[in-house]
Amino acid sequence: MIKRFNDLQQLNVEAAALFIQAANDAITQNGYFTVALTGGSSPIGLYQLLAQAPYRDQVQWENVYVFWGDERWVPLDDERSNARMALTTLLKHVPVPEEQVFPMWADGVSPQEFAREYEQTLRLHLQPDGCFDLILLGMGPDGHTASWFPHTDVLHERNKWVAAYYLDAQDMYRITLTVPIVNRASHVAVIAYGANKADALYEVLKGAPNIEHYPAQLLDRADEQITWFVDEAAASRV
Ligand SMILES: O=C(O)[C@H](O)[C@@H](O)[C@H](O)[C@H](O)COP(=O)(O)O
Repeated sequence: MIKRFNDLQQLNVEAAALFIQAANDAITQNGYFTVALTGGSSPIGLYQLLAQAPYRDQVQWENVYVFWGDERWVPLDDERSNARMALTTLLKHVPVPEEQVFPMWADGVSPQEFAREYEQTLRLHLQPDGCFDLILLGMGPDGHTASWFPHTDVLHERNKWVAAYYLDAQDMYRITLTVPIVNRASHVAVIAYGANKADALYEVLKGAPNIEHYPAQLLDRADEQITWFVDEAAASRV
């Protein structure tokens, strides 16, 4: 479903409500909640809200397991690190046990080896079918989501749960959850706002199928399992 907002604060409040609901439902049902966080600038307001009362106190953080949807292959103290952003805006401010937080980074291992290890970690902590309770995503103006960038081989990966590859355009390795694992999540929430997302949002939601150009078209969840949190500027063509 698409949720449109005039006001970014309201967008973040509703995204926080979805996060809290998903956490509480999963913890009631299974005893724990598995979530994949996203990077970029779009989720910062949501993370800051979740780090504060009253939102922070509505999640049983001791039962939360935190992963990432994708990452730039850089150390945790690098300002490009998606994990660093989530740690500083959210995770350092809530009582989630450190051993339940799984950034996509390790020293002394290749990105490919790390991706294999991360998949094993996911297999230990997710339901046997590899189903996340919630995956948060952003979307770039080029229609990428996670590290599914236009015209990359990772768009066609259907076996691995986690992949690593060198993104020439950014001159760095990327680690990402793959299409099949994202499309098994109980819920996916995409946060995308700003006029520079309008064309991509239109193409992804209403355009002719073209996954190579607009990889976020690969998101394939039933309407009630995916929520697009967008502002009127991003949704101007939808
Ligand atoms: O690792 C990354 O490069 C980011 O996670 C990236 O995929 C981001 O989510 C989108 O580019 C949207 O970015 P903004 O939210 O800043 O528009």
